Amino acid sequence: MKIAVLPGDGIGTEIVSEAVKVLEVLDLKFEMKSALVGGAAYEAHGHPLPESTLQLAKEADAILFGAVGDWKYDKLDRPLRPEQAILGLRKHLGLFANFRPAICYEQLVGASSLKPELIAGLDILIIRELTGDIYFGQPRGRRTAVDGHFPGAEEAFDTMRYSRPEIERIAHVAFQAARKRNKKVTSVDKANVLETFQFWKDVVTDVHKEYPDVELQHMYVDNAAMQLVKAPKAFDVVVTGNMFGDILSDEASMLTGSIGMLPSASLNSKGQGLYEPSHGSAPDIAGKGVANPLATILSAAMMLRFSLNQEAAAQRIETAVQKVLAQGLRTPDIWSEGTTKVGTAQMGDAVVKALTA
Ligand SMILES: NC(=O)C1=CN([C@@H]2O[C@H](COP(=O)(O)OP(=O)(O)OC[C@H]3O[C@@H](n4cnc5c(N)ncnc54)[C@H](O)[C@@H]3O)[C@@H](O)[C@H]2O)C=CC1
Ligand SMILES: CC(C)CC(=O)C(=O)O
Ligand SMILES: [Mg+2]
Repeated sequence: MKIAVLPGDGIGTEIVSEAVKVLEVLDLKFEMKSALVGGAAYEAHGHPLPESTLQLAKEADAILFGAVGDWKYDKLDRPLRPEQAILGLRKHLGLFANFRPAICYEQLVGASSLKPELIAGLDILIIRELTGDIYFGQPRGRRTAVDGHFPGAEEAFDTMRYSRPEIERIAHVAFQAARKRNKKVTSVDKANVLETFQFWKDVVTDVHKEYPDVELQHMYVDNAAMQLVKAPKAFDVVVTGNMFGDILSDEASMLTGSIGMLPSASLNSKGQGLYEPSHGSAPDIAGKGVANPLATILSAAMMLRFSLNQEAAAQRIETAVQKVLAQGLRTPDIWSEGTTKVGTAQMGDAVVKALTA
């Protein structure tokens, strides 16, 4: 089994090291090969997703990814910006189905900014379409406006679009996931304003006819953002487009205590997957050894489950994470009175110890 390890930038290198430590101790005979990606690859090779890195990813059974990006690259031409690496990997590998499970571990109920009773026992799954929508739609660019409120002014534009097959396949993924859970799908759209999302709603409704045992609810994205903090446990599976899913999953991360707790799996139709925390490269804390590695370690567990057929090992990691939390160990983002503050490497070491104890 081949794993491509792409740490990236900022805290990406720190958190991926901890996940690799955890994978190594399982002794499962993986072949792990690392490559540069994002700003690190731009510095070394002049491109955020060099051909050699893309090739390594394509040939792997699974990819363990950290994060890319740094403010210092924000002035580069867009195709050279670090974020293009993760967008490119998603596009080139066809990773259209992004699973972002938001689970509030009982030990972290007090770490969330929400009242304990709202989040205790929370287990929801956000399924975000990952290769379409306004993030990939063409045309896009800058031009001189010929109409609108200010004809003749400089303007920028992007294109929001979804085709029927793109919506159908992510809707199938969501209904099938719901069948294995509490059989409820909330499809989040903005059909009251955007034609793209009226179409999304229509297609999801069509696909639902094949899943009469699953309840389907439609919700506008603004209301969904509000309901997520009002009554998060009312959700089971949430399915939505690329941009709304990006925003709502960061919001949902706070229901788990921290964005440092939200893992993700991005899958294509061949079962190949890229596994990364839902957060970014966190330049504000990079290099300080304080980033929470648990979202990345839990993403490695998802990798074992979804791409490497190692369910038992995935569960061992998830149990080890819970053990470490039960021991009271916390990185600063999830620290609360009465618990022990630890750094990134100490947290990784504690997971390794819990696995081998
Ligand atoms: N998949 C990827 O590679 C992603 C990359 N980015 C990039 O990351 C850079 C920073 O973006 P931001 O908007 O600041 O988002 P971010 O997710 O990197 O950070 C947001 C906040 O959460 C904190 N945080 C994130 N991960 C944490 C962890 N594991 N432990 C403790 N605290 C954590 C950060 O310190 C920061 O205060 C940008 O260049 C952005 O484009 C952002 C999201 C995803
Ligand atoms: C940096 C973006 C390309 C992606 C993002 O924010 C995400 O995947 O959550
Ligand atoms: Mg995001």
